[in-house]
Amino acid sequence: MSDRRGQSILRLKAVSLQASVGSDFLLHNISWELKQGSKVAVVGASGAGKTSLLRLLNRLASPTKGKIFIRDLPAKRLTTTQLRRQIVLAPQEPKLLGMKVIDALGYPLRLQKLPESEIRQRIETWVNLIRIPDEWFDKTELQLSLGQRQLVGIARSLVMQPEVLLLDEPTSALDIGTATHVFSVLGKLNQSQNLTIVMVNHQLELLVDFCDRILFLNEGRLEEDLPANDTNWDKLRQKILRSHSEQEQEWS
Ligand SMILES: Nc1ncnc2c1ncn2[C@@H]1O[C@H](COP(=O)(O)OP(=O)(O)OP(=O)(O)O)[C@@H](O)[C@H]1O
Repeated sequence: MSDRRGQSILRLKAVSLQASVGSDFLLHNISWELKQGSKVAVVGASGAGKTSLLRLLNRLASPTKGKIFIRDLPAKRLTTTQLRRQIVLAPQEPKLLGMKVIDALGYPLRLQKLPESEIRQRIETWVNLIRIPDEWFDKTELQLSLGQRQLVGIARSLVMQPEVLLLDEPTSALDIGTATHVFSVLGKLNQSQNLTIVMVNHQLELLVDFCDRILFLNEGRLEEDLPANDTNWDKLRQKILRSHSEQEQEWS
């Protein structure tokens, strides 16, 4: 995690995304710059395109139109493996791919062929910081609750020591105490390691003291990109509610 706080790390230029050729656009003409060391919250009603945006940033999807740059270089110049070492996604419902927790935590590092001693040391560090109990190590996905899997998913992402961490509703199934601890660890990493964070979250009350920038998506469009200090949280909540009810009317 390098020290280039404030510099552009990711940039979207007029990016649109279709799920498949001829289908509706999920994202429309998004231009946006992510600065290194920032903590960005992506908010909006269900179906607004938040997960689709994270998928684009992690190359689980490719732009139908427009371009993505990583530090001013076209993202296409990086292989998917190179990109995903720097930009890591913690999904809302992490999959352990049939592995035990302890093996799943080391899996991305074994793909990188890191020495076993380093893998063990990194796992120990992050398991302690995120507070994953030893009793979970031998469990598989089916033996864990969604909240427990979310915690493992966050630890597995941090084990990779990314420059940009994308989190898709990472604490939606966690109790408030555990969620607050996760936010505190992420905040400290942002400060000490310059970790850049992009987080989709519906729990606005958790974001108020955490994020420094807010993106508001509405029906696939980036409607606001504001410093958190300038955000009127009540108005934002109302906007999300309004876009939710507009969608409901469209669907009925
Ligand atoms: N693979 C896909 N094929 C077709 N439509 C899709 C696909 N993935 C997502 N969509 C549609 O794209 C829109 C945006 O979905 P997305 O998951 O990005 O929304 P979201 O804002 O993350 O929603 P939520 O808050 O419910 O997780 C939705 O209308 C969804 O149905």
